[in-house]
Amino acid sequence: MPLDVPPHAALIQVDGLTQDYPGHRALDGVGFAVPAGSITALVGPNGAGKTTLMRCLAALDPPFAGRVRVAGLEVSEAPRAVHRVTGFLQDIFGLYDGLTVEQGLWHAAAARAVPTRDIPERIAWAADAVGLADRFKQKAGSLSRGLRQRLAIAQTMVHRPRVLLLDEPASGLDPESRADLAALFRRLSRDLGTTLVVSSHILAELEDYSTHMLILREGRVVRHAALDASTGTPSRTAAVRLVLRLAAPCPDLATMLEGMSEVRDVDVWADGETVRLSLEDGHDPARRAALLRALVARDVAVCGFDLDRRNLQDVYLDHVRPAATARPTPGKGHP
Ligand SMILES: Nc1ncnc2c1ncn2[C@@H]1O[C@H](COP(=O)(O)OP(=O)(O)OP(=O)(O)O)[C@@H](O)[C@H]1O
Repeated sequence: MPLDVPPHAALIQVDGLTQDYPGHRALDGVGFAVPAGSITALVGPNGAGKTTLMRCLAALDPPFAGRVRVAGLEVSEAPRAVHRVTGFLQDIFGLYDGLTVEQGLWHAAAARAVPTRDIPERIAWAADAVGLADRFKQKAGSLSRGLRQRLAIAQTMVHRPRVLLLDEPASGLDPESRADLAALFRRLSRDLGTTLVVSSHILAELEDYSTHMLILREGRVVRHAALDASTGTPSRTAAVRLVLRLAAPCPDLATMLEGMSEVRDVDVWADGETVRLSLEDGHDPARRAALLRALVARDVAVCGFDLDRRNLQDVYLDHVRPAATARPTPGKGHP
């Protein structure tokens, strides 16, 4: 089976993945494709199936049903080959407390079949990447919680895997280390072309470096989208999302907006004074100015008009909150 996938193809391809625990279906027909070199934020409520999915991607648990391919390898047919091209940081990880940082990294590199002659350079690189170069001779058992986390990350990446799967990698890290970790992920993606899948409940952090988001809920994919590099929210072709504030409700506004060919996905909030919409080619300021002129010409009392700067957390909550409190009905008033 080939190790390489064609350029620009999906490095991870999942189809119809179903995974059961005794008496419980943790993943139910999950399917998605992850582009090479991307950083995917894997998010979802507690128990959504994130860890179960990562274990399947890491070829630790064979799928109950469906297919999982990583770097062109079928996980159920070639798990050991998948282990060589992936690095997996589990949410609860173990370290050999009696080994020094250097020994632990050496062991991890040798276990992942790094040639002996390359190991000194690799472990120096990995230790430096996580800021542990000055602790080479310190035993893992004497490291603080955050430093242990950093060592575990270094061990996960020491063989320079093509795919890095990280389950809650920032837990236990101080703010400076979290920022360093975000920078490291960006470097791995940019300089080495590493494909990363990162699970975390801290959405603001994921927003900092993720190129894609995958939302799981009750074992199913409820959203998988590329993120807009400027806003960190799902991108939609050339349209941008705008938010309008009105000084007074305008009863026919939804109908008026829906009649404009360049406007779609109109949401009017129940107060009648807040409106969200998508404007085709709205990245162009002239397009936005034209829409504002058209509204004012029709006597709509616009007192606020701006890009809708919803963040990753807003998008996430839209998809995981119970339906009754979720998104407004397009074009209709809602509670
Ligand atoms: N070994 C197991 N035996 C039985 N059920 C399990 C087992 N491991 C996980 N589950 C169940 O499968 C579902 C998915 O669990 P999983 O750990 O994948 O969720 P998660 O999204 O990673 O959650 P969290 O955000 O809390 O870490 C949960 O309902 C969980 O209780």
